Order: sequence, then C-alpha cells, then structure tokens
Amino acid sequence: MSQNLKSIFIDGEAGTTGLGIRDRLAAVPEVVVKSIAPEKRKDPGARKEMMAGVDLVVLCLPDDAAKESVALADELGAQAPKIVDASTAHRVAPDWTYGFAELEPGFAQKVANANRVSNPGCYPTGGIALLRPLVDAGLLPSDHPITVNAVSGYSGGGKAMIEAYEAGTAPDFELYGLGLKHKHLPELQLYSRLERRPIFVPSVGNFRQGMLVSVPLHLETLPGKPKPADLHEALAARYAGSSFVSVLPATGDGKLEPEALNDTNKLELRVFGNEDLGQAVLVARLDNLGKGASGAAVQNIRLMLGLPEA
Ligand SMILES: NC(=O)C1=CN([C@@H]2O[C@H](COP(=O)(O)OP(=O)(O)OC[C@H]3O[C@@H](n4cnc5c(N)ncnc54)[C@H](OP(=O)(O)O)[C@@H]3O)[C@@H](O)[C@H]2O)C=CC1
Ligand SMILES: CC(=O)N[C@@H](CCC(=O)OP(=O)(O)O)C(=O)O
Repeated sequence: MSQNLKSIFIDGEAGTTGLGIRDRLAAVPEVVVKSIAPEKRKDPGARKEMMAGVDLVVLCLPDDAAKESVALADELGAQAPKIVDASTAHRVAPDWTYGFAELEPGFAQKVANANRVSNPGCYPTGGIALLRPLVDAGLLPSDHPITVNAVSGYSGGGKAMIEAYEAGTAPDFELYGLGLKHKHLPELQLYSRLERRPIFVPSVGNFRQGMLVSVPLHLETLPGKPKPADLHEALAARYAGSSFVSVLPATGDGKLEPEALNDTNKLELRVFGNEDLGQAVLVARLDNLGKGASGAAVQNIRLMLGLPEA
C-alpha cells in the first residue's frame, strides 16, 4: 500500500496557508507530506532536492519566492514535480491553469490534466463564482461597469496581519486597496470575462477568518432588465451538482455574517434583491483560508494526483 502513496512537499509549510494545507492533507490517507528541516527552509539547494523527490510541490510563499521555486523546479527538467502555487505570481500566466475547478463546465478535468496550477485568490474566488456564470449567460454584458465589495478576516493578511490583530494594534475595521490596484484585480477581471476593469473595494475586520464578497447591480441597466430570480436561476443552473458551491435563497432578514463556513471548503452564493426597486446584490460567502486558500489547494491536489473528491 505505502508504495502507492503520493508524496508532497509544501514549500512555506510554516506559514498560514502552508499550515492549513498540511492540516488538511493529514486527513488524506493517499498522501505523505515530506517536510524540509526548518533551518533549510529558505535554502534553494535544499528546496530543489526536496522537489526532486516528490510527486507534487505546493508553493505557500510570497510571490518572489514562489517564482524562485518555479525556476528551481524548471532546472529539474523531466524530474520536476507537479506544482500548485498558492501565491499571486502565476494566476494570469498563460502557461498555468487557474485552479478553480468550478470556473466553467468541464474545468475540473483541465485542472486534473495540468502540471502547473495556480490557486485562486480568496476574493476572486467569490467574485468570479458570482460574475462568470452571469456573463456567460448573457445576463451581464462583459463591458458592464462592475463594483465588487468585500470583507475578510485578518488571517487573509498572513502572519504579519495576524500578529497585529492579535496584539490589539490593528483597527477593528478598515477599507484598503483604495488605490484601486489590488493584486487580485487581474485574475478577477480575466476569469470573470469582464472587458472593463472592475472597481474592487476590500476591507478587513477584527475576526480571524471568513469572508463575504458582494456585487451590487442596478437591474434596469442590464439587457432585458432581469429580475433577481433570473440571476438566481442562472447561478443555480451553473452550479447544480457541485460538491462545494451552493446557490441558496436570500436570507429572510436580509443579513449575512462571514464566519459560518469557517474550516470548510464550501462557497455559498445568494442573490438578494428587490424586484420593485429593480436592484440586486449578489453575495458570496466562504472561508478565506478554506475555499479561498488551503481548501481549494487540497481540492486541486486531489484532482492533479487522481485522488477521489473529499
Ligand atoms: N493568508 C491567506 O488567506 C492567503 C494567502 N495566500 C498566498 O499564500 C502565500 C503565503 O501566504 P501566507 O501563508 O498568508 O503567508 P505567511 O506570511 O503566513 O507565510 C509565508 C511563509 O513563507 C516563508 N518564506 C518566506 N520567504 C521564503 C523563501 N524565500 N523561501 C522559503 N520560505 C519562505 C515564510 O517563512 P518566515 O516566516 O520564516 O519568513 C512563511 O513561513 C502568499 O503568496 C499569499 O499571497 C493565498 C491565499 C490566501
Ligand atoms: C485581508 C488581506 O490582507 N487579504 C489579502 C488577500 C489574501 C489572499 O487570499 O490573497 P492571495 O491569495 O492573493 O494571497 C490581501 O488583500 O492582500
């Protein structure tokens, strides 16, 4: 049995995302995680040696270090392992596959066949899941002016932000990205199939993990003036049968909190709307460390290694 185990090296295992992936992989009997000696974790030679001995490497590193790791893997030629990159470095690179299995029908098979998969950003996971099916269905023109608002738990900012919040030195809530150049915009625009760059307004609050991503829409500005129910139906049709994405009715009290899916790989989509007013707000809820990071990474690893879905 043991000779059939697939081996994985997590480059950046001690970071927020790396630890999350390691914990999730501990529950996958078909894999063994090979760890580097902590004092060698930034040593390129030692990392390259680890890569040469595994089936798959997961990069949980800052962008520059992730690029360095890919260069090390390239030096291994035919011996190079498959790669899942959790950083932003390769998300819109044409020779990488975007690791969002639910992106379009049949996309899970593309991830399964790929050698290099870029794990999506947490915010784009929610935004693309809401927008892409509506663009594909013709309900949302690709040049429509779109605004995406979002709030994340502070773990989204990695070790440094976690320390600041847990030391009580960070504000309870703040908007950021107000220079309108957040690093997630390229992937959000590309995979939502938007011709016009969206406005993206992220925020972070004093809770560890959990996320809401919302998109307000004036329905009378859309072709055919769809009703909220039309948007719900298009999303429900796209994700029918999905294991991790569900399309749910709007909550009766018009409220939604961000933490309900923590420690899961689930993503919930809802359409809140008022037909009389011709207005709607699309809302995605996910765990930024789950479907927004480690959960999605393990979903991709399972696909790439031919393991059954969790
Ligand atoms: N936090 C989140 O919600 C998400 C993060 N990501 C992405 O995952 C990646 C990691 O983020 P996150 O886990 O939050 O970050 P952390 O800061 O929590 O962890 C980063 C890890 O990388 C290590 N590291 C840094 N430089 C090198 C190097 N040159 N060689 C080897 N190891 C190195 C760090 O070690 P040390 O601390 O000792 O320097 C640390 O263990 C980033 O690209 C981030 O954008 C993706 C999705 C969600
Ligand atoms: C609260 C917070 O700071 N969040 C991070 C995004 C976390 C994330 O998922 O981004 P990557 O996957 O691209 O690393 C940010 O806005 O930069």
